[in-house]
Amino acid sequence: MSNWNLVRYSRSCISRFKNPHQKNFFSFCTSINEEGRTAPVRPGPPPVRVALTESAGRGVFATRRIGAGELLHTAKPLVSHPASLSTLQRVCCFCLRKLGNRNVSFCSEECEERAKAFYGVETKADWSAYDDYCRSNGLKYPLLVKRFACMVILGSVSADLLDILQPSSLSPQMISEMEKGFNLLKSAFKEANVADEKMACCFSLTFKVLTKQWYTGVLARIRINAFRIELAGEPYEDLFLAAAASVEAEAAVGNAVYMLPSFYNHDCDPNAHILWIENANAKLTALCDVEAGEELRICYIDASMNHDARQAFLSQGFGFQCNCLRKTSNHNLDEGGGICEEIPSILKGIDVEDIGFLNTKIGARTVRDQRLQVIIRVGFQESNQCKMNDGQCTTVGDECG
Ligand SMILES: C[S@@+](CC[C@H](N)C(=O)[O-])C[C@H]1O[C@@H](n2cnc3c(N)ncnc32)[C@H](O)[C@@H]1O
Repeated sequence: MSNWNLVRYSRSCISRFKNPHQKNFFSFCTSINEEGRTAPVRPGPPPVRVALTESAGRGVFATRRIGAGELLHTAKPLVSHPASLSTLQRVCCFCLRKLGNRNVSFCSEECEERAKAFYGVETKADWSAYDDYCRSNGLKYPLLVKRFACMVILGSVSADLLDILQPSSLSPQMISEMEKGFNLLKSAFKEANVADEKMACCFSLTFKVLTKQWYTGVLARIRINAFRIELAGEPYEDLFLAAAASVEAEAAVGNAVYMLPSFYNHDCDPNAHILWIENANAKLTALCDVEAGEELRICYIDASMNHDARQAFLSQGFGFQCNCLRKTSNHNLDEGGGICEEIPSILKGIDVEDIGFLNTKIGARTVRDQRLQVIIRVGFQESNQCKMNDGQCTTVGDECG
Protein backbone atom coordinates (compact mmCIF):
# COMPACT_ATOMS: atom_id res chain seq x y z
CA MET A 1 0.00 0.00 0.00
CA SER A 2 1.48 3.38 -0.93
CA ASN A 3 1.77 6.29 1.46
CA TRP A 4 -0.84 8.14 -0.57
CA ASN A 5 -3.30 5.33 -0.06
CA LEU A 6 -2.68 5.40 3.62
CA VAL A 7 -3.36 9.09 3.93
CA ARG A 8 -6.64 8.61 2.12
CA TYR A 9 -7.36 5.57 4.21
CA SER A 10 -7.08 7.46 7.47
CA ARG A 11 -9.20 10.31 6.12
CA SER A 12 -11.96 7.96 5.07
CA CYS A 13 -11.90 6.46 8.50
CA ILE A 14 -12.32 9.88 10.04
CA SER A 15 -15.41 10.56 7.98
CA ARG A 16 -16.76 7.13 8.86
CA PHE A 17 -16.51 8.09 12.47
CA LYS A 18 -18.77 11.10 12.17
CA ASN A 19 -21.76 10.61 14.42
CA PRO A 20 -24.19 12.84 16.24
CA HIS A 21 -22.41 12.48 19.55
CA GLN A 22 -18.83 13.08 18.60
CA LYS A 23 -18.69 15.54 15.78
CA ASN A 24 -15.01 16.08 15.18
CA PHE A 25 -12.05 13.85 15.23
CA PHE A 26 -9.65 16.69 15.91
CA SER A 27 -10.81 18.98 18.62
CA PHE A 28 -11.80 22.57 18.06
CA CYS A 29 -10.75 25.55 20.06
CA THR A 30 -12.55 28.85 20.47
CA SER A 31 -11.52 32.46 20.08
CA ILE A 32 -13.11 35.84 20.72
CA ASN A 33 -14.12 37.51 17.46
CA GLU A 34 -14.28 41.23 16.71
CA GLU A 35 -17.75 41.59 18.16
CA GLY A 36 -16.47 40.06 21.36
CA ARG A 37 -18.34 36.79 20.84
CA THR A 38 -16.82 33.41 21.26
CA ALA A 39 -16.43 31.81 17.86
CA PRO A 40 -15.29 28.30 17.08
CA VAL A 41 -11.98 28.26 15.32
CA ARG A 42 -10.75 25.22 13.47
CA PRO A 43 -7.02 24.98 14.07
CA GLY A 44 -4.76 24.15 11.16
CA PRO A 45 -4.24 20.49 10.42
CA PRO A 46 -1.95 18.76 12.90
CA PRO A 47 1.66 18.58 11.72
CA VAL A 48 1.52 14.79 11.36
CA ARG A 49 0.44 12.21 8.84
CA VAL A 50 0.04 8.45 8.88
CA ALA A 51 2.26 6.57 6.46
CA LEU A 52 4.03 3.24 6.09
CA THR A 53 7.23 2.70 8.03
CA GLU A 54 9.99 0.38 6.87
CA SER A 55 9.51 -2.28 9.50
CA ALA A 56 6.69 -1.42 11.91
CA GLY A 57 3.59 -1.19 9.73
CA ARG A 58 1.97 2.19 9.68
CA GLY A 59 3.34 5.02 11.76
CA VAL A 60 2.92 8.75 12.40
CA PHE A 61 5.32 11.16 10.73
CA ALA A 62 6.03 14.86 11.20
CA THR A 63 4.97 16.94 8.19
CA ARG A 64 7.14 19.89 9.28
CA ARG A 65 9.78 20.69 11.83
CA ILE A 66 8.29 20.42 15.33
CA GLY A 67 9.77 22.01 18.42
CA ALA A 68 10.31 20.25 21.74
CA GLY A 69 7.19 20.51 23.89
CA GLU A 70 4.93 21.43 20.97
CA LEU A 71 1.40 20.07 20.99
CA LEU A 72 1.08 17.72 18.01
CA HIS A 73 -2.65 17.24 18.28
CA THR A 74 -5.39 16.35 20.67
CA ALA A 75 -7.60 13.29 20.40
CA LYS A 76 -10.99 12.35 21.72
CA PRO A 77 -11.69 8.71 22.51
CA LEU A 78 -13.56 6.57 20.05
CA VAL A 79 -14.64 4.58 23.06
CA SER A 80 -13.71 4.90 26.71
CA HIS A 81 -14.74 3.32 30.00
CA PRO A 82 -13.93 3.88 33.67
CA ALA A 83 -11.02 1.71 34.78
CA SER A 84 -13.03 -0.71 36.85
CA LEU A 85 -16.50 -1.16 38.17
CA SER A 86 -15.46 0.47 41.45
CA THR A 87 -14.11 3.48 39.53
CA LEU A 88 -17.55 3.98 37.99
CA GLN A 89 -18.68 5.90 41.06
CA ARG A 90 -15.60 8.12 41.14
CA VAL A 91 -15.29 9.41 37.60
CA CYS A 92 -17.57 10.91 34.98
CA CYS A 93 -19.16 8.07 33.08
CA PHE A 94 -18.43 9.83 29.79
CA CYS A 95 -15.19 11.85 30.02
CA LEU A 96 -13.59 10.12 33.06
CA ARG A 97 -13.03 13.40 34.90
CA LYS A 98 -12.77 12.82 38.66
CA LEU A 99 -16.07 13.56 40.40
CA GLY A 100 -14.93 14.08 43.98
CA ASN A 101 -17.61 13.07 46.42
CA ARG A 102 -20.54 14.09 44.26
CA ASN A 103 -23.09 11.34 43.94
CA VAL A 104 -23.63 11.79 40.20
CA SER A 105 -22.75 9.88 37.05
CA PHE A 106 -21.62 12.83 34.90
CA CYS A 107 -19.47 15.87 35.51
CA SER A 108 -21.56 18.13 33.26
CA GLU A 109 -24.71 18.37 31.20
CA GLU A 110 -22.56 18.17 28.10
CA CYS A 111 -21.17 14.79 29.13
CA GLU A 112 -24.65 13.58 29.99
CA GLU A 113 -25.79 14.61 26.54
CA ARG A 114 -22.84 12.96 24.81
CA ALA A 115 -23.29 9.78 26.82
CA LYS A 116 -26.60 9.30 25.05
CA ALA A 117 -24.44 7.55 22.49
CA PHE A 118 -24.47 4.47 24.76
CA TYR A 119 -26.17 5.19 28.07
CA GLY A 120 -29.71 4.22 27.15
CA VAL A 121 -28.66 0.65 26.41
CA GLU A 122 -25.85 0.40 28.93
CA THR A 123 -28.22 1.17 31.80
CA LYS A 124 -31.03 -0.99 30.47
CA ALA A 125 -29.33 -4.37 30.45
CA ASP A 126 -28.47 -6.45 33.51
CA TRP A 127 -24.68 -6.69 33.44
CA SER A 128 -24.15 -8.61 36.66
CA ALA A 129 -22.93 -11.84 35.00
CA TYR A 130 -20.74 -9.99 32.49
CA ASP A 131 -19.32 -7.73 35.19
CA ASP A 132 -18.63 -10.72 37.44
CA TYR A 133 -16.79 -12.38 34.58
CA CYS A 134 -14.64 -9.23 34.15
CA ARG A 135 -14.05 -8.86 37.87
CA SER A 136 -13.16 -12.47 38.57
CA ASN A 137 -10.78 -12.64 35.62
CA GLY A 138 -9.31 -9.18 36.24
CA LEU A 139 -10.37 -8.01 32.78
CA LYS A 140 -11.06 -4.44 31.83
CA TYR A 141 -11.10 -4.47 28.05
CA PRO A 142 -14.44 -6.33 27.82
CA LEU A 143 -15.92 -3.26 29.53
CA LEU A 144 -14.78 -1.22 26.54
CA VAL A 145 -16.36 -3.77 24.19
CA LYS A 146 -19.60 -3.62 26.17
CA ARG A 147 -19.76 0.16 25.78
CA PHE A 148 -18.78 -0.04 22.13
CA ALA A 149 -21.54 -2.59 21.53
CA CYS A 150 -24.07 -0.27 23.20
CA MET A 151 -22.95 2.52 20.86
CA VAL A 152 -23.41 0.23 17.87
CA ILE A 153 -26.87 -0.80 19.02
CA LEU A 154 -27.91 2.84 19.34
CA GLY A 155 -26.48 3.61 15.88
CA SER A 156 -23.96 6.09 17.31
CA VAL A 157 -21.04 4.39 15.60
CA SER A 158 -20.56 1.83 12.92
CA ALA A 159 -19.74 -1.72 14.05
CA ASP A 160 -16.59 -1.64 11.90
CA LEU A 161 -15.27 1.61 13.40
CA LEU A 162 -12.18 -0.08 14.86
CA ASP A 163 -11.47 -2.35 11.91
CA ILE A 164 -8.78 -0.02 10.60
CA LEU A 165 -6.68 -0.59 13.74
CA GLN A 166 -4.09 -3.32 13.95
CA PRO A 167 -5.35 -6.42 15.81
CA SER A 168 -3.21 -8.51 18.14
CA SER A 169 -2.81 -12.13 17.17
CA LEU A 170 -4.91 -14.41 19.35
CA SER A 171 -4.17 -17.97 20.37
CA PRO A 172 -7.04 -20.52 20.24
CA GLN A 173 -7.08 -20.45 24.04
CA MET A 174 -7.50 -16.68 24.10
CA ILE A 175 -10.31 -16.93 21.58
CA SER A 176 -12.14 -19.51 23.61
CA GLU A 177 -11.77 -17.31 26.74
CA MET A 178 -13.20 -14.41 24.81
CA GLU A 179 -16.14 -16.52 23.67
CA LYS A 180 -17.26 -16.78 27.28
CA GLY A 181 -17.41 -13.00 27.43
CA PHE A 182 -19.26 -12.82 24.16
CA ASN A 183 -21.95 -15.24 25.32
CA LEU A 184 -22.49 -13.23 28.49
CA LEU A 185 -22.67 -9.98 26.53
CA LYS A 186 -25.16 -11.46 24.13
CA SER A 187 -27.42 -12.84 26.84
CA ALA A 188 -27.40 -9.47 28.66
CA PHE A 189 -28.56 -7.82 25.45
CA LYS A 190 -31.10 -10.56 24.78
CA GLU A 191 -32.69 -10.17 28.20
CA ALA A 192 -32.78 -6.39 27.83
CA ASN A 193 -34.43 -6.90 24.47
CA VAL A 194 -37.13 -9.09 25.96
CA ALA A 195 -37.65 -6.61 28.77
CA ASP A 196 -38.00 -3.59 26.52
CA GLU A 197 -40.07 -3.88 23.40
CA LYS A 198 -39.10 -0.42 22.19
CA MET A 199 -35.54 -1.63 21.83
CA ALA A 200 -36.52 -4.75 19.96
CA CYS A 201 -35.88 -3.49 16.43
CA CYS A 202 -32.44 -2.07 17.39
CA PHE A 203 -31.47 -5.34 18.98
CA SER A 204 -32.66 -7.62 16.22
CA LEU A 205 -30.61 -5.66 13.68
CA THR A 206 -27.66 -5.65 15.99
CA PHE A 207 -27.56 -9.38 16.60
CA LYS A 208 -26.75 -9.85 12.94
CA VAL A 209 -23.72 -7.58 13.27
CA LEU A 210 -22.48 -8.27 16.79
CA THR A 211 -21.26 -11.78 16.22
CA LYS A 212 -18.65 -13.81 18.06
CA GLN A 213 -16.19 -12.94 15.33
CA TRP A 214 -16.99 -9.25 15.78
CA TYR A 215 -16.43 -9.51 19.53
CA THR A 216 -13.04 -11.21 19.27
CA GLY A 217 -11.98 -8.85 16.46
CA VAL A 218 -12.82 -5.81 18.57
CA LEU A 219 -11.03 -7.21 21.63
CA ALA A 220 -7.99 -8.10 19.51
CA ARG A 221 -7.78 -4.46 18.43
CA ILE A 222 -8.44 -3.05 21.88
CA ARG A 223 -5.67 -5.18 23.36
CA ILE A 224 -3.05 -3.50 21.21
CA ASN A 225 -4.49 -0.03 20.91
CA ALA A 226 -6.14 0.84 24.24
CA PHE A 227 -4.48 3.35 26.52
CA ARG A 228 -4.75 3.28 30.25
CA ILE A 229 -5.59 6.80 31.34
CA GLU A 230 -4.04 8.50 34.29
CA LEU A 231 -4.75 12.16 34.74
CA ALA A 232 -1.76 14.45 35.05
CA GLY A 233 -3.89 17.30 36.36
CA GLU A 234 -2.74 16.99 39.96
CA PRO A 235 -0.48 19.77 41.21
CA TYR A 236 3.21 18.98 41.11
CA GLU A 237 3.53 18.69 44.89
CA ASP A 238 1.21 15.72 44.74
CA LEU A 239 3.44 13.86 42.33
CA PHE A 240 4.89 11.63 45.01
CA LEU A 241 1.43 10.69 46.16
CA ALA A 242 0.32 10.20 42.59
CA ALA A 243 3.29 7.95 41.92
CA ALA A 244 2.67 5.91 45.04
CA ALA A 245 -0.98 5.56 44.04
CA SER A 246 -0.02 4.46 40.56
CA VAL A 247 2.22 1.74 41.99
CA GLU A 248 -0.76 0.62 44.02
CA ALA A 249 -2.65 0.35 40.77
CA GLU A 250 -5.81 2.35 41.37
CA ALA A 251 -4.48 5.55 39.84
CA ALA A 252 -6.03 5.01 36.46
CA VAL A 253 -9.36 6.62 35.78
CA GLY A 254 -10.13 4.49 32.77
CA ASN A 255 -9.18 3.00 29.44
CA ALA A 256 -9.81 4.35 25.98
CA VAL A 257 -9.14 3.75 22.33
CA TYR A 258 -8.34 6.62 19.97
CA MET A 259 -7.91 6.75 16.23
CA LEU A 260 -4.78 8.73 15.38
CA PRO A 261 -2.90 7.86 18.60
CA SER A 262 -3.32 4.19 17.64
CA PHE A 263 -0.93 4.68 14.75
CA TYR A 264 2.01 5.79 16.87
CA ASN A 265 4.67 3.12 17.00
CA HIS A 266 6.81 2.40 20.01
CA ASP A 267 10.33 3.54 20.83
CA CYS A 268 12.12 2.93 24.11
CA ASP A 269 13.56 6.43 23.75
CA PRO A 270 10.51 8.22 22.38
CA ASN A 271 10.30 11.63 20.74
CA ALA A 272 6.60 12.07 21.55
CA HIS A 273 4.27 11.27 24.38
CA ILE A 274 0.61 11.08 25.20
CA LEU A 275 -0.90 12.61 28.29
CA TRP A 276 -4.23 13.38 29.88
CA ILE A 277 -4.75 16.49 31.95
CA GLU A 278 -8.23 16.38 33.36
CA ASN A 279 -10.28 13.93 31.34
CA ALA A 280 -10.03 11.29 28.62
CA ASN A 281 -9.18 13.82 25.92
CA ALA A 282 -5.58 13.06 25.06
CA LYS A 283 -2.77 15.41 24.14
CA LEU A 284 0.14 14.25 22.04
CA THR A 285 3.24 16.37 22.42
CA ALA A 286 6.80 16.32 21.10
CA LEU A 287 9.43 15.49 23.69
CA CYS A 288 12.28 16.94 21.63
CA ASP A 289 12.85 18.76 18.35
CA VAL A 290 11.66 16.61 15.46
CA GLU A 291 12.59 17.16 11.81
CA ALA A 292 10.04 17.12 8.96
CA GLY A 293 9.61 13.54 7.72
CA GLU A 294 10.85 11.98 10.98
CA GLU A 295 8.66 9.32 12.55
CA LEU A 296 7.02 10.24 15.85
CA ARG A 297 7.03 7.45 18.39
CA ILE A 298 5.74 7.08 21.91
CA CYS A 299 6.86 4.64 24.59
CA TYR A 300 4.40 1.79 25.21
CA ILE A 301 6.10 0.46 28.29
CA ASP A 302 7.85 1.51 31.44
CA ALA A 303 10.86 3.20 29.93
CA SER A 304 12.94 2.65 33.05
CA MET A 305 13.06 -1.13 32.63
CA ASN A 306 16.19 -2.74 31.34
CA HIS A 307 16.57 -4.00 27.80
CA ASP A 308 15.48 -7.59 28.45
CA ALA A 309 12.40 -6.55 30.39
CA ARG A 310 11.41 -4.09 27.71
CA GLN A 311 11.76 -6.75 25.04
CA ALA A 312 9.74 -9.21 27.10
CA PHE A 313 6.90 -6.76 27.60
CA LEU A 314 6.84 -5.71 23.98
CA SER A 315 6.94 -9.24 22.71
CA GLN A 316 4.28 -10.57 25.10
CA GLY A 317 1.98 -7.60 24.94
CA PHE A 318 2.43 -6.26 21.45
CA GLY A 319 4.00 -9.10 19.50
CA PHE A 320 7.18 -7.43 18.32
CA GLN A 321 10.82 -7.10 19.20
CA CYS A 322 11.90 -3.49 19.47
CA ASN A 323 14.77 -2.62 17.16
CA CYS A 324 15.16 0.92 18.46
CA LEU A 325 18.61 2.29 19.19
CA ARG A 326 18.19 2.13 22.95
CA LYS A 327 19.65 -1.34 23.33
CA THR A 328 21.13 -1.14 26.79
CA SER A 329 19.71 -0.03 30.08
CA ASN A 330 22.38 2.64 30.46
CA HIS A 331 21.41 4.75 27.55
CA ASN A 332 19.91 8.19 27.80
CA LEU A 333 16.84 7.78 29.99
CA ASP A 334 18.77 6.04 32.67
CA GLU A 335 21.18 8.87 33.34
CA GLY A 336 21.27 9.75 37.00
CA GLY A 337 18.44 7.45 38.01
CA GLY A 338 19.88 4.01 37.62
CA ILE A 339 17.82 1.17 36.33
CA CYS A 340 16.83 -1.89 38.23
CA GLU A 341 18.19 -4.85 36.35
CA GLU A 342 15.82 -7.24 38.08
CA ILE A 343 12.57 -5.69 37.00
CA PRO A 344 11.87 -8.64 34.66
CA SER A 345 10.74 -10.47 37.78
CA ILE A 346 7.66 -8.24 37.88
CA LEU A 347 6.56 -9.88 34.67
CA LYS A 348 5.68 -13.02 36.55
CA GLY A 349 2.60 -11.68 38.28
CA ILE A 350 1.34 -9.48 35.51
CA ASP A 351 -1.53 -10.26 33.25
CA VAL A 352 -0.83 -9.51 29.61
CA GLU A 353 -3.68 -7.03 29.73
CA ASP A 354 -1.75 -4.97 32.23
CA ILE A 355 1.03 -4.28 29.85
CA GLY A 356 -0.83 -1.35 28.38
CA PHE A 357 -1.23 -0.08 31.92
CA LEU A 358 2.47 -0.10 32.58
CA ASN A 359 3.33 1.55 29.35
CA THR A 360 1.21 4.64 29.50
CA LYS A 361 1.23 4.92 33.22
CA ILE A 362 4.91 4.99 33.80
CA GLY A 363 6.40 5.32 30.37
CA ALA A 364 5.73 8.92 29.53
CA ARG A 365 6.08 10.20 33.05
CA THR A 366 9.27 8.40 33.95
CA VAL A 367 10.98 9.73 30.90
CA ARG A 368 10.41 13.27 32.03
CA ASP A 369 10.45 13.00 35.76
CA GLN A 370 13.33 11.49 37.58
CA ARG A 371 11.62 11.73 40.99
CA LEU A 372 8.69 9.75 39.74
CA GLN A 373 10.96 7.09 38.33
CA VAL A 374 12.65 6.66 41.70
CA ILE A 375 9.32 6.29 43.47
CA ILE A 376 8.14 3.71 41.07
CA ARG A 377 11.31 1.73 41.64
CA VAL A 378 10.81 1.93 45.39
CA GLY A 379 7.19 0.92 44.90
CA PHE A 380 8.24 -2.17 43.03
CA GLN A 381 10.67 -3.04 45.73
CA GLU A 382 8.13 -2.58 48.51
CA SER A 383 5.68 -4.83 46.81
CA ASN A 384 8.37 -7.49 46.63
CA GLN A 385 8.14 -7.54 42.90
CA CYS A 386 11.63 -6.35 42.40
CA LYS A 387 14.78 -6.67 44.46
CA MET A 388 16.86 -3.59 43.96
CA ASN A 389 20.41 -3.64 45.29
CA ASP A 390 19.60 -6.91 47.01
CA GLY A 391 16.59 -5.38 48.67
CA GLN A 392 18.51 -2.48 50.22
CA CYS A 393 17.08 0.21 47.97
CA THR A 394 14.50 1.70 50.27
CA THR A 395 14.97 5.45 50.21
CA VAL A 396 14.05 7.82 47.46
CA GLY A 397 17.13 8.71 45.52
CA ASP A 398 19.02 5.46 46.05
CA GLU A 399 20.90 4.35 43.02
CA CYS A 400 20.07 0.91 41.80
CA GLY A 401 22.01 -1.79 40.04
C1 LIG B 1 -0.61 0.55 18.32
S1 LIG B 1 -0.03 -0.29 16.91
C2 LIG B 1 0.92 0.94 16.12
C3 LIG B 1 0.50 1.16 14.68
C4 LIG B 1 0.75 -0.03 13.79
N1 LIG B 1 2.12 -0.01 13.29
C5 LIG B 1 -0.23 -0.07 12.63
O1 LIG B 1 0.17 -0.29 11.49
O2 LIG B 1 -1.43 0.10 12.89
C6 LIG B 1 1.14 -1.36 17.66
C7 LIG B 1 1.74 -2.34 16.72
O3 LIG B 1 2.65 -1.69 15.83
C8 LIG B 1 3.83 -2.47 15.65
N2 LIG B 1 4.97 -1.75 16.26
C9 LIG B 1 4.90 -0.67 17.07
N3 LIG B 1 6.12 -0.25 17.41
C10 LIG B 1 7.00 -1.08 16.83
C11 LIG B 1 8.42 -1.16 16.82
N4 LIG B 1 9.18 -0.32 17.49
N5 LIG B 1 9.00 -2.17 16.10
C12 LIG B 1 8.25 -3.06 15.42
N6 LIG B 1 6.88 -3.02 15.39
C13 LIG B 1 6.26 -2.05 16.09
C14 LIG B 1 3.58 -3.77 16.39
O4 LIG B 1 3.04 -4.68 15.47
C15 LIG B 1 2.56 -3.38 17.43
O5 LIG B 1 1.80 -4.46 17.87
